[in-house]
Amino acid sequence: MSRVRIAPAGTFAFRSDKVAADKSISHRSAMFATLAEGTSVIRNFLRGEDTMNTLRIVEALGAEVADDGEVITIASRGIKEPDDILDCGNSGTGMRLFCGLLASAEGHFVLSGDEYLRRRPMKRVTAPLRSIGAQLDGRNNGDLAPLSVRGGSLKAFDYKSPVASAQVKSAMILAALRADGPCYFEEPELSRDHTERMLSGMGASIKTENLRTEVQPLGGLLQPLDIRVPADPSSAFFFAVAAAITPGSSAVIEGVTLNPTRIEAFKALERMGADIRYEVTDERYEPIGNIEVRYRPLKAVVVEENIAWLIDELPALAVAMATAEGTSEVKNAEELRVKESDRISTVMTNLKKCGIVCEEFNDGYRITGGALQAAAVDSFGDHRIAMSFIVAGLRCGMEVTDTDCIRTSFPNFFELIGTIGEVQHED
Ligand SMILES: O=C(O)C1=C[C@@H](OP(=O)(O)O)[C@@H](O)[C@H](O)C1
Ligand SMILES: C=C(OP(=O)(O)O)C(=O)O
Repeated sequence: MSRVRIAPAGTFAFRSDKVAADKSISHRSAMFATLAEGTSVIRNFLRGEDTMNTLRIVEALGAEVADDGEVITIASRGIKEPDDILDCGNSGTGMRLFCGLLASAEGHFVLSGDEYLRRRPMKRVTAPLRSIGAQLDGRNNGDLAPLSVRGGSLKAFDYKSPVASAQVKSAMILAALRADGPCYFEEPELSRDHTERMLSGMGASIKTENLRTEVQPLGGLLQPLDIRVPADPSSAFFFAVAAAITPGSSAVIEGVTLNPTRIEAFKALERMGADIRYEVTDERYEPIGNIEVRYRPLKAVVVEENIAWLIDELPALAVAMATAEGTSEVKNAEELRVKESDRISTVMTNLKKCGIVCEEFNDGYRITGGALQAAAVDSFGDHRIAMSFIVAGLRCGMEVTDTDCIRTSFPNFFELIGTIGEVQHED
């Protein structure tokens, strides 16, 4: 099993425009291209395992995909029935969004994935899709993959989602595009809004007011996408935390999406005392620019609002909390339990191994900052846990086991982290 050792790092000044491309936007680029008339052009597509699986699925569904290593072009040919199962790998985003996209397509589709994905709840999309006439099923009465989808005609809907999830919202918006009338989707808190921005940019009629999104069904096809995928703030955040916990250090991440629904973790780190600046340099579907983070001593913080805007960054933020002065708290984050691992439990297990006092709640945790100690920890097959504890290792040294999962979202992570600290691979 893949294992790495990280040595404590000295002061550093990190600057890069090579942080992994945004995973959410990459998935959506490939999928939405199938809804366009003509050829979509995608630059800086994330070459992580999750998004490459999505690209292969789009190809298996009949799209013509060309990839010269720099630019990916996707010409849609409508959706055809594939002759094999569609493998989403480790990706919840892939599986849930494809449910929405395929719910109205002609044919039979089977979506599956790895052992982690096959344990994650799918009823949050299969139940509302079934309620509008889609035929979806899976183990445990449609909750667990493999999922089977037989596309058909869909009824217009007004759905109130119990969970603030962009995956549920996106699946329902994709279904709405082919429904038999205007559709409404409401969520308890705004989740990331890439789907709304990108589909509107392609010509769809999607409006959001007060957490309520109205979608008009499409008469025909959309305009093709022309996009350069910005860097992923969730990946950038590992370098933000690295700088924030290493005295005298700084990190500048260039070309990252500054979409407000994605940068809340940086705001939390700012509230902890880190010096953070944002510079908008571009706008394409959403604001894009640079984030600069400079070390200042950190103090404790309570995180309980806009949880969907920083859910993926909470494991890395927990590492910052473990070095801060005082006791930090995270609340209303029960969604952490249904990610690639139960991230409440895996973060607590690993921080305790590092000598940190912490306490687990159903919906979050309390962490008392202290002296992080070197330890041998497991990733539990979860890329965000692996990268968070490698970053912790920059402070105190660390051994992290099962690190291959990092390839799902950040294939060049080791190359970049290696410019800050010494990482030894022991395969
Ligand atoms: O829509 C997306 O691209 C994502 C939405 C979030 O999941 P939920 O929709 O389950 O909150 C997030 O955790 C995931 O990494 C990506
Ligand atoms: C939860 C994540 O992704 P997904 O749901 O797509 O597996 C993540 O990347 O942290």
